[in-house]
Amino acid sequence: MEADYADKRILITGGTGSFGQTVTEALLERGAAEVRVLSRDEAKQDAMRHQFGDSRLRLYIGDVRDYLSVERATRGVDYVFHAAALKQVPSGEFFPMEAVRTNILGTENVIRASEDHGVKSLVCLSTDKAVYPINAMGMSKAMMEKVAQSHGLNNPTASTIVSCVRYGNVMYSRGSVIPHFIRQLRDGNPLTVTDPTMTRFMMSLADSVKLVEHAFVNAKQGDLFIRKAPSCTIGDLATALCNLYGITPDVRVIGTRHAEKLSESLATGAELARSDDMGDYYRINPDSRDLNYAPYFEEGVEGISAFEDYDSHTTERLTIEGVEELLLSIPQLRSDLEKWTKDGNNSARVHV
Ligand SMILES: O=c1ccn([C@@H]2O[C@H](COP(=O)(O)OP(=O)(O)O[C@H]3O[C@H](CO)[C@@H](O)[C@H](O)[C@H]3O)[C@@H](O)[C@H]2O)c(=O)[nH]1
Repeated sequence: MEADYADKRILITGGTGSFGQTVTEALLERGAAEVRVLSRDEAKQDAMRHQFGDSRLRLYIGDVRDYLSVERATRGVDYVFHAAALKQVPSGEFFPMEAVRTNILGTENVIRASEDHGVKSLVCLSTDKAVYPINAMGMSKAMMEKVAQSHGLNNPTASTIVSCVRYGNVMYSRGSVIPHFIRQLRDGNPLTVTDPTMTRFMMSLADSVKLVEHAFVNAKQGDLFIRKAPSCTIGDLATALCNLYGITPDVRVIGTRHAEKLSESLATGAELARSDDMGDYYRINPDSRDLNYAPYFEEGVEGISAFEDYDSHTTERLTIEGVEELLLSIPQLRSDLEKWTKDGNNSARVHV
């Protein structure tokens, strides 16, 4: 089922990124009365204003850390997509309190403002790095999820439904490995592969937008949704890109980067034990025990250990051909490849 955005006002925090722009386009197309973007960067907002040229797009300068700016942007809004975040793993290691301020306290502000202004539904964007986190960015996102879930636990009569969605790697998103490898290929530089056996869940931007929509349509208080996704090794991802661009570059194995894992988990076994299988999605229901400590000490929950983690090492693994097919489904990558072929690089493979 599709969400009904017609005549609705929607706020996207952090809306100038790849995700925000894709969602904005979809919302405007589907008749939203107003799409508000709350973000810090005037230049990116200005670029977006020119790109869309639609008076229903309203750009709010502000920061989720500042309650007043969030509060102003939330007035009269029906739905909120909360995408604003500090997402870079390395910077989080050096400035963890910055991740705390934006990802945790900022989320608290967004929830409070949404509740104060009668927002119907708020979806907070999280990441697989929040599961068994080993870096500050993932830890702050894990705390963000807890803050989101505690909203319903602490306010049984809350008017705003607060839910979360967890992503794997969004393919071709700004600053991620796919555009980075493509740049290296086009520039004739060696490909820098951290560890060819490392695995990641691969998700297209279009699927990540569907995941948020699924949450809007289906969320109950405190739910967390994941979309089932295949994974691939980084070695296979590099090979697939080389095949598509028709290049055989030097490959430099540079080793695992600061605070990264060999695989990621989209959900723990314990979470899957309290989840509903919804076809392409899992709904992870919140832990509904109340503020009564006895169950934590005296009773466990049977059956939790029967579930395995949903991990990128053990989920459906794409073949190199499968990765190529998925890459070719990304419109920007396709048009980059077409341009590359037009420029005389005839061994590139646009049509498979
Ligand atoms: O030069 C490079 C850069 C990256 N990688 C590998 O490519 C994979 C993906 O890297 P990248 O695109 O930088 O993504 P992640 O570090 O996995 O993190 C991204 O994906 C997460 C979801 O897992 C989001 O939470 C983060 O914000 C987002 O940066 C990883 O295995 C890296 O080790 C390389 O092999 N060579």
